[in-house]
Amino acid sequence: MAKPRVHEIAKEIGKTSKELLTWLGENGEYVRGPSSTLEAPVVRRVREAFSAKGGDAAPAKQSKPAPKAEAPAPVVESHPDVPVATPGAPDPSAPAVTDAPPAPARPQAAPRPTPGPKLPSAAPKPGAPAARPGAPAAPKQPAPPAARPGAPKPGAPAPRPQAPAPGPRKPAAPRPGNNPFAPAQGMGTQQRRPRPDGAPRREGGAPRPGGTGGLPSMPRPGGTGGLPGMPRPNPAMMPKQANPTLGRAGGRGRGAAGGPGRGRPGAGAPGRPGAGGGAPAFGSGPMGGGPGGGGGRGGGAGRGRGGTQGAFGRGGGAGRRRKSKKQRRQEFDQMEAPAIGGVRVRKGDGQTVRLRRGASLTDLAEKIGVDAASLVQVLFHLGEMVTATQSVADDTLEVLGAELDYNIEVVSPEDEDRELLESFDLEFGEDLGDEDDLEARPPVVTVMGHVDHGKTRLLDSLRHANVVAGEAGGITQAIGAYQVETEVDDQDRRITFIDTPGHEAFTAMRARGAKSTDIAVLVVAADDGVMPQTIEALNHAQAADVPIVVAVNKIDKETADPTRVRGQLSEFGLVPEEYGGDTQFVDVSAATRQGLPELLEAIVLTADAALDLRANPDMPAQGVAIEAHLDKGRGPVATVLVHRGTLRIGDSIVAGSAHGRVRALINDQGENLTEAPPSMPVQVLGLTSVPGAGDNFLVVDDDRMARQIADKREARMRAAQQAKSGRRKTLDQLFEQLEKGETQELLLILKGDGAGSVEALEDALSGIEVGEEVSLRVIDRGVGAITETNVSLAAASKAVIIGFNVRPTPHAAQMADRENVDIRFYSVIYSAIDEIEAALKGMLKPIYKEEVRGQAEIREVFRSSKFGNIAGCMVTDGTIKRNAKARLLRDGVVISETSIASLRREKDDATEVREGFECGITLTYSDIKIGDVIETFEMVEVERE
Ligand SMILES: Nc1nc2c(ncn2[C@@H]2O[C@H](COP(=O)(O)OP(=O)(O)OP(=O)(O)O)[C@@H](O)[C@H]2O)c(=O)[nH]1
Repeated sequence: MAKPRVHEIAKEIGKTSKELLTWLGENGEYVRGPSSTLEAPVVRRVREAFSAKGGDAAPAKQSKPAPKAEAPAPVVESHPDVPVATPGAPDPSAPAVTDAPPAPARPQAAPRPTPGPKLPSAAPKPGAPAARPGAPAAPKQPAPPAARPGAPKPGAPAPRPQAPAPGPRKPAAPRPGNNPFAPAQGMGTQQRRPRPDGAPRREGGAPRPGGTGGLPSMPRPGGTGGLPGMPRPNPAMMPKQANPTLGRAGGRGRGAAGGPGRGRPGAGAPGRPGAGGGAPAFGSGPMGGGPGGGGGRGGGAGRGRGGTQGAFGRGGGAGRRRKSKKQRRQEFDQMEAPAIGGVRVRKGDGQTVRLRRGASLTDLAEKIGVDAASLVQVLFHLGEMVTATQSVADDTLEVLGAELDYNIEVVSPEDEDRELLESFDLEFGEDLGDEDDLEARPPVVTVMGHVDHGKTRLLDSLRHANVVAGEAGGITQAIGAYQVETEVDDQDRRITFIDTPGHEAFTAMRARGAKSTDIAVLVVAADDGVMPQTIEALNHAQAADVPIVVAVNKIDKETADPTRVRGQLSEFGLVPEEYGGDTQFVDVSAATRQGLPELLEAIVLTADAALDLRANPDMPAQGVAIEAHLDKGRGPVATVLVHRGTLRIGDSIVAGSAHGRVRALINDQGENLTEAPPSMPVQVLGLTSVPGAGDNFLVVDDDRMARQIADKREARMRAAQQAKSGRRKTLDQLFEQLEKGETQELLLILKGDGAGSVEALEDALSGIEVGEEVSLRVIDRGVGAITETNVSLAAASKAVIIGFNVRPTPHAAQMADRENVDIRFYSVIYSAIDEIEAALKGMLKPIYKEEVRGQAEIREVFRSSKFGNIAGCMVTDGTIKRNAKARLLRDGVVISETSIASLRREKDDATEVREGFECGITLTYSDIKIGDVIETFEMVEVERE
């Protein structure tokens, strides 16, 4: 997905970003900065130019004509059904910017393999709306393998005149440039207008010349396209469809009437052609008078010219106003537009449309120049109900895009952020300056390992402080960071430790911890050996490509077996140096402090051997917030780790969506500092709000810029959050739920003492699985005391507030009492998870199971004018009770579900009759026969696991 950036290409060709930027400038390419992306053709030119100058990249260039092809690969993988990159195309990014035809190898472009992920019943194959919910199963389409359903590109080898160059394509002029967001550059809509080959758009009787529909003789699997030889109905002339089903029926009717291979196979069930009221009319030559309009439009003659009255289907009576050019254009576009589920939306041509995560249908509509309401309808037909302004999930956007033949590219938050910063001429993640500006910095180390293997104690021993005693429930609740000094080879060396908590609820945080880390220390208790979270931690570190030093802890214990730990870890690829591997294992005891100097030395040596740890201290500081919380007296406090540059008091800073000016810097010893150099963890005071754990921070020119960036990020986060948490229901789900009765949802508001713990709690809660009937949704979260705002939101939405190590303000507590809002307090994450899980289970509807209570055989049937038919029975099994639910069985077949209306023993009424006794029974069902069996049963509630 990612296009290569200037600095990446610069690196590849062995130039500095600056040099490459200059070259690009000289060669007419406007590129903003080192982080800007480059389009494939530009990359190619760069490579060609620099390899020609004697670069050693030449062979690589030969073997990789489309270097960017690597980048989109993951996207194709993760969304196998979305035609992000047209298979077989030489440069997958190209469709966005060129009209170049597909490479001749196109036929191999197989149909997209699997249905869309989210819309199982919703015609997952874009362009195949036949498989709509409720539609009868469609017979297999006689689609040729080369034609991708609904996405005509692969099957359209001919129409464009440009030679299908086997090599990389040149973009059609004008070059769209490198900023895909620039509206003028037409990423989204540029191909809407006339076809580049000047080919006429499809007209009434003209067969579609390939175009987007494949060969004229080829059945169009999508079915929504036009039919060769078939005029396209003017939507204005179509009868207004009262409901979508009718609309679809119309489509089917046409499909049925239109001859083989057209329309949605299967959907046009033979029994339904009548439903397609327009079929005969539409099939009868060029635009016969439609039911809704007056004159038709003949096969394209005079199209739009002069605005002739009646040209667009209206009778053109006296006094009718002339249509504006725009109106006519729209109507013409509409005529081009195939119907999807009765809705006419003009399809794309495989263009790439970039949308930010959490975009709405209105955003998409704007980009592709259609009406948002029609997109709402199309999505409805695909089985999802979304309003025009609601944020839409990525996969839904992609499926919708594929349906309309657009390649929707959802821009990742990282890319989006990069672009946001670029718009302020900022760049995050790169050292400024040259080699000479770089200075050595201490390694940043994350301590990882299984619960209770001694991470906290080890860090504690290393920094002579006692953190362990203060922890609630014995688990580290948040990331802290410390610096430790040691001497290696007579040199003073510093090491920065990030303390990552051990419980699996913190996996997300820990994964993030590993990312901002140079080295991972894997703590394994020698008496316990390798445990599941040891492996998990190992995987995180390895995935982040971080060298590992193993601390075999608790060797003071009698049961300690450090050799076993070495053996176990060797199986996971961590082979100790003493066994010929390259991992340093150090035996330590956090309790007796044995082996700690050796551990520090091993860390330093590993850093020296494996890493080039340098940063430019003379630039505006950048780094990551590793923990943040709201302090009563001091306001938001963020612990940040400076990656590069030097953070100083007075700096304007933006951290995630928080901003402010650095008021104070406090180190891990509680000392006030005036500045913090690279690799130094430091608490920052002066932010206006609490950033999230893992948010990046950077120093910017002034407060205004900081606020603007923060505001934009905030807005973006809100949109993304909405898209993530907004649970849209598919039609199927809705029907299921209607059948079941209302669904249950537990709404929560999370408040905690730190961003990290709130996040961890939310992650853990979202992992609770109780089944489909009940769900859990966090509607708000935040750091700090529970406020009246939280309570009023909870009251309004009937949510429960979870306070994690926080309490409500007195006013909030009173209000909660008044409003009957449930607030629950926890200080240990397990209890929160357990209780909420129990609450969710409590919300589940009871499950009932049928239990048979008794059986009686009818031996005689007495007819009574008063009681109706009375069954003279023998109870053959269990007990028969009055009023019990019963069923009447005849030859083992259930004749009726009924109940015992009356039960008599001898002449007396009985409440129950046991096995082996005779009785008289009347049922609420009277057609009984000798030999029938009456079986009684009860519905018993089953306890859930
Ligand atoms: N005997 C002995 N006990 C140790 C040693 N290191 C840690 N412990 C004990 O092991 C227990 C767990 O230690 P912690 O440091 O809390 O473990 P942790 O891995 O940080 O645990 P979480 O924070 O729950 O993930 C505590 O009771 C420690 O006192 C050691 O070297 N020797």
